[in-house]
Amino acid sequence: MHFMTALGAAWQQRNSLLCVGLDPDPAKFPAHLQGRPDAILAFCSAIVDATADLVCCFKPQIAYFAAHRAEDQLEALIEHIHARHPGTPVVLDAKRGDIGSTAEQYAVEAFERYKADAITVNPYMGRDSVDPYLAYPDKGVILLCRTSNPGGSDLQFLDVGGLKLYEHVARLVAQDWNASGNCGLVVGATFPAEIARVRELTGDMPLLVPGIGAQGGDVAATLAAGRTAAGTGLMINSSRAILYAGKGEDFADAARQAAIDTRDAINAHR
Ligand SMILES: O=C(O)c1cc(=O)[nH]c(=O)n1[C@@H]1O[C@H](COP(=O)(O)O)[C@@H](O)[C@H]1O
Repeated sequence: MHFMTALGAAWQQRNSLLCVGLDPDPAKFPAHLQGRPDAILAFCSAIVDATADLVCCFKPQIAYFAAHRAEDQLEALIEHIHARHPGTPVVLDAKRGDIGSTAEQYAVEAFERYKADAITVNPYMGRDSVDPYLAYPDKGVILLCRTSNPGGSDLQFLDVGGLKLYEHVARLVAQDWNASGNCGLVVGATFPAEIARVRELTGDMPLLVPGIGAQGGDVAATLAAGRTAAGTGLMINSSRAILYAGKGEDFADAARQAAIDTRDAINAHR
């Protein structure tokens, strides 16, 4: 199924714009999981099972797996999501960016090895570095536009011929790169004015919006700036605030409650 079709169905059926980010940090795991060789998979699948009915997608961050030599656990986790929670899109957060021949390998890694439904990609090496992902027309290609971190302004706010660089990226992706209708953009919840500008430049294009929760982004302002006329159009990510809501054996229950609270806070402003 096309990523955008699956995402649209998840927005409707789950009545949720929440994306739970899977950023497993073993140092923050509850004591009973510490030291287990499969701790990352056990932790993440418990979170997934406790929150799947509350989300429009999951977003595993690849560095949190690769840093711990746990790529096999990432593969197993995505397989678990597809098998146990069909219809829940998986966005592999890899922020890749490289020349075309290397990007082809990254695309195979994301879509054929991990079987992700979408990937985050850095657009700043230009069109030929993104083409290998766009060549999978059913897969989502979510390009960094206006990132949530303070240093995002260093480059993304530069003036390029009357537009800021992030505005140029938004327009280029919407008008040129999105021929298969499979592109999205990353815009941080920490910058609602820029979310509004990106929405203005891109019509109803789905936006991945990280930065609520641990980074302090404003939910009400994010929704006011970014929701579409249908009250959707957003994948609003929260990772640490949900994953580590509890510290004990009941961590998955605590994560579920945090996900319910976040989904409801989002829905209150749709
Ligand atoms: O592409 C991303 O997901 C991303 C882009 C961005 O601009 N800012 C950002 O925080 N992220 C990711 O979103 C997640 C945010 O995590 P929390 O701050 O714990 O909710 C991390 O996985 C980041 O890598």
